[in-house]
Amino acid sequence: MGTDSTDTAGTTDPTGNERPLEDTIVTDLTGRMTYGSYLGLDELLNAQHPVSSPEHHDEMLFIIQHQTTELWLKQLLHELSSARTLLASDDLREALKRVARVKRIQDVMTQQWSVLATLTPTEYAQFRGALGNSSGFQSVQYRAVEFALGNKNERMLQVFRDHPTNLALLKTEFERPTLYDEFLRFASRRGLPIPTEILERDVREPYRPHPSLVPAIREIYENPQTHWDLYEACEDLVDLEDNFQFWRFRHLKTVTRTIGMKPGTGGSSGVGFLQRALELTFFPELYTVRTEIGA
Ligand code: HEM
Ligand SMILES: N[C@@H](CC(=O)c1ccccc1NC=O)C(=O)O
Repeated sequence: MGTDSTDTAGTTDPTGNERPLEDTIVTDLTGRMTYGSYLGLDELLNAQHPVSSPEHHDEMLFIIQHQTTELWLKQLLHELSSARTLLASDDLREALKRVARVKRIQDVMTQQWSVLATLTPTEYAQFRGALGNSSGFQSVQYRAVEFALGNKNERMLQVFRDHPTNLALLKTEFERPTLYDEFLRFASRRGLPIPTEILERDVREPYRPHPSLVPAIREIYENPQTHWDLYEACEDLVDLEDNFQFWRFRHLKTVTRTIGMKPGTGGSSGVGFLQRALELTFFPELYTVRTEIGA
């Protein structure tokens, strides 16, 4: 407070280390759109419901970390969806703008693990029991992102059979061509020799490596000046996959330091199950080509 606490217009008190409010600032917001109403903050900030009893101090962090991740996953899906639509209408430049944003969001998501890493095994064990069988394995948005990138698996749909909205979202993503499918279709329209078996593949299948695609990718990497935008696009996809693996790796490391080799609440073996995801690749030929370049 300044020396004159009645000075609400803030015209005096230069020494009080208090910022005067300007007269023009809108304070009567009756009937107007506000910060909170626009952002839906009443819902958002009342969506944290710790289940431990008595409430464990660290459960709030656990919830917020997941919720912020889910918000970013929502944005990732938004960008990945648009990137594919743009590719389908031959707008590579704009599609790559979407991918650039995806990469930045992934950076934030990966960095964020450092916050949860402050949760010790002792603290987590004090409320883990209250989580029952809930698990990140049941994240519909995470699964949708995996599908959008090519890691399709019909069995994952089962987890959502009791939730029609989530099931519908994931089914739509399951049926949709992946980012790589759209990129390869675009490259084919641009004259690259993309094999028909890939262009006509069943997009509900996980993307499997096709040795017959490598020559087309090799053409891009050996003649970057001729195919500059495709060359950039390939490197962006590799960045995206790298980033995805960094997120998975930090999840794995956080899990390891928090629950060691315990099985997961979702019923998996835990660390071993997560480790196996690190062997997967979304864009196999973009990696195969590296062995061949210059050879
Ligand atoms: C102390 C913190 C955490 C632990 C101990 C943990 C543990 C696990 C374990 C053991 C699994 C395997 C499935 C199971 O049996 O439950 C799993 C899966 C998963 N978790 Fe976490 N997790 C943690 C934090 C998070 C956070 C913050 C997220 C962000 C949303 C997350 C997202 C996921 C996802 C998406 C999967 C499925 C991964 C896949 O299918 O490859 N987890 N987690
Ligand atoms: N699967 C974790 C539990 C867990 O981390 C979790 C529980 C509920 C909601 C999200 C979670 N996050 C990631 O799996 C565990 O086994 O401890």
